[in-house]
Amino acid sequence: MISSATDPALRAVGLAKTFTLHAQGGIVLPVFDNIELTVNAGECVCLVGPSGAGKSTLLRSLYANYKPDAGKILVVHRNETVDLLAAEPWEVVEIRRSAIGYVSQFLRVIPRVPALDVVAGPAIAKGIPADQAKALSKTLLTRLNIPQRLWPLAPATFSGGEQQRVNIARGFVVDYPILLLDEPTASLDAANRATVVDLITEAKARGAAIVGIFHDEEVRRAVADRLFAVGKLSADDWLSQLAAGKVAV
Ligand SMILES: Nc1ncnc2c1ncn2[C@@H]1O[C@H](COP(=O)(O)OP(=O)(O)OP(=O)(O)O)[C@@H](O)[C@H]1O
Repeated sequence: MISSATDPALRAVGLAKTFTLHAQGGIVLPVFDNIELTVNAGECVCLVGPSGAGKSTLLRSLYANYKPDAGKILVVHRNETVDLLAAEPWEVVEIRRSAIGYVSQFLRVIPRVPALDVVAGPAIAKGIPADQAKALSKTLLTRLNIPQRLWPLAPATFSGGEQQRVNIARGFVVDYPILLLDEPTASLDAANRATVVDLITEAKARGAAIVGIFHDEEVRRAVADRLFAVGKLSADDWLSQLAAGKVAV
């Protein structure tokens, strides 16, 4: 399907997801149903809802880490709108490489690979020359306060917050048209949270479509253009229950 300039960057249509617990008698756990989500270029949509509502499951589904039972995930890739759910596994890898960045809650540590290479990896995979990719990575690591002495070391021994900042740098090293962020600020201090807010604001300004989960209210307020409720509560009901201390994020 050829995309038009007005096509949204990301669209989930009729998305439904259940988990089948094979090790527990095949119990089927419904998570969400009939998700309709449209995200335009330059917009940041924050997923909200009580703990267990399915926010991370939706985000992982949008990255095709989880396979929904029904629906479509339409993304613009090389001027065409493609359905990520109908794509072959090799196409998913290719679409991700150029179109979708994903910052997970925790860094997947690769043994013996230095932090600088962990960050530069996605840029090199996308075809950016190695010296340029490394220069970009150094800038990001500096902005995220990872001391230079750690750059040649593998992040396995880094603190939780250091690993998360390496993860964030890796997610922002490519100017992805779509960015999926799963609690990127969860283990960060105020100064690094502010840097992440700046990175998100800059990504929006260059036209990235962002879907994020932010448990930090201040961060959410700073970056969200729109809230999208996952689960039974509407975004307004969730906000008022949150203010009344009746739900946990
Ligand atoms: N891999 C899995 N296998 C089985 N059930 C799962 C799996 N991942 C998530 N679930 C279940 O799906 C539901 C939604 O989980 P999810 O992590 O998406 O919620 P969430 O809204 O992101 O919660 P939180 O805010 O606490 O992180 C939960 O009931 C969880 O137990």
